[in-house]
Amino acid sequence: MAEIRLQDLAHSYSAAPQGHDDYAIRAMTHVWEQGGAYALLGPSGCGKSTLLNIISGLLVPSEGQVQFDGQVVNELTPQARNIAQVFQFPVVYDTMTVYDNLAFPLRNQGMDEPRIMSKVHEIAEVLELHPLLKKKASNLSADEKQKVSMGRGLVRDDVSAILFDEPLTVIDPHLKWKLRRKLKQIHEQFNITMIYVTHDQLEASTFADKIAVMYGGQIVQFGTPRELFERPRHTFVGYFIGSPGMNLIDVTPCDGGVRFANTEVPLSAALNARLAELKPQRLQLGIRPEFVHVWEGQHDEAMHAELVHVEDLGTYKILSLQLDGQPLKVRLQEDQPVPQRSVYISFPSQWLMLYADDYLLEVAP
Ligand SMILES: Nc1ncnc2c1ncn2[C@@H]1O[C@H](COP(=O)(O)OP(=O)(O)OP(=O)(O)O)[C@@H](O)[C@H]1O
Repeated sequence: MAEIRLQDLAHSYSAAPQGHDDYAIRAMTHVWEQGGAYALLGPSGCGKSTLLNIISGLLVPSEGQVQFDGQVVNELTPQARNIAQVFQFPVVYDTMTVYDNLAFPLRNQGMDEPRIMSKVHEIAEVLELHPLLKKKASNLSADEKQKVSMGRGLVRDDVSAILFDEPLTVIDPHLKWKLRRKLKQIHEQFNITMIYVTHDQLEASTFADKIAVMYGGQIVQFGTPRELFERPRHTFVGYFIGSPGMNLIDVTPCDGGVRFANTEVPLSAALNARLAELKPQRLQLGIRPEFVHVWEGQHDEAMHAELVHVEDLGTYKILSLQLDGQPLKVRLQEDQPVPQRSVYISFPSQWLMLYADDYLLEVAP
């Protein structure tokens, strides 16, 4: 097991990169601690697979270092790094039995057969592969094969880390949840560093203790699922996490706060002071639909909005509002009354975020 440090790492697939846009991974320094369960979450094309392949050794980064426990491993192969990688599509030896597939990485290490047998049975037990051990891999279903792929990564106890690249893509939806739980259980049992790549926020938050959100070749936030939800440090995190995503409203500074159209939103003195130091090109207010406060009637502190649409999703409702020409989503719990045409809302200050050029303006509480 190892701590994995990415030091001033960047990668361009182009031999002569000219600028930011030529980099699949933009300059970053990031540490994955030993034994952590991590997810790397982001949309298609943001650089997740590139970063994973750099960590595993399938790709040599064009700039910076990959360090395992302080040792630079840039030039080492995945085998030499002791990294196990599980891909979207299962990698199994079709002509071998499930037992031999699981035993293969251990035989490669020269382990003796009695120990191999005990390790294979241990992992077969965890992944519920026992009934299949004597079957030829070619006779397995896609999700059984993927379980064998995972088992081959998990069977070695000397691995520095296990990297999963969207491993549940081929798995039946009803089995996905079960396998995710299984992986989490395995992590708790074996305490191996695991990095799980996905573009699905639910998959990320059920598996990982900490999630790295990637956007445009950068990790824009690294935090617990709760931190990402409650304090998105980048507008992309606000938009990408949550259902629906965060409301983002373009605003301009005004006396004591910010404004859009004829609406002024007061800000704390600390935030106003911070804002005065900056000249951002773009300023946005962010508030999650869950955190917009809906008053039962007219109220002095409230802003008036028009109700446009109500979407009933069973356990909650999504209101679509127009607030001074600005579309706004509000999420209401099942037991909250649905307002009529006129809605009175406010933005509780602890949930109101201000973003300057997409990054959260942080002030001491
Ligand atoms: N072999 C390659 N040669 C040139 N450009 C590449 C290569 N592989 C990926 N890219 C580019 O690098 C960027 C990042 O791609 P990458 O596959 O790492 O993203 P991703 O987040 O894993 O996407 P997906 O979820 O679709 O797999 C994209 O712009 C992609 O087009």
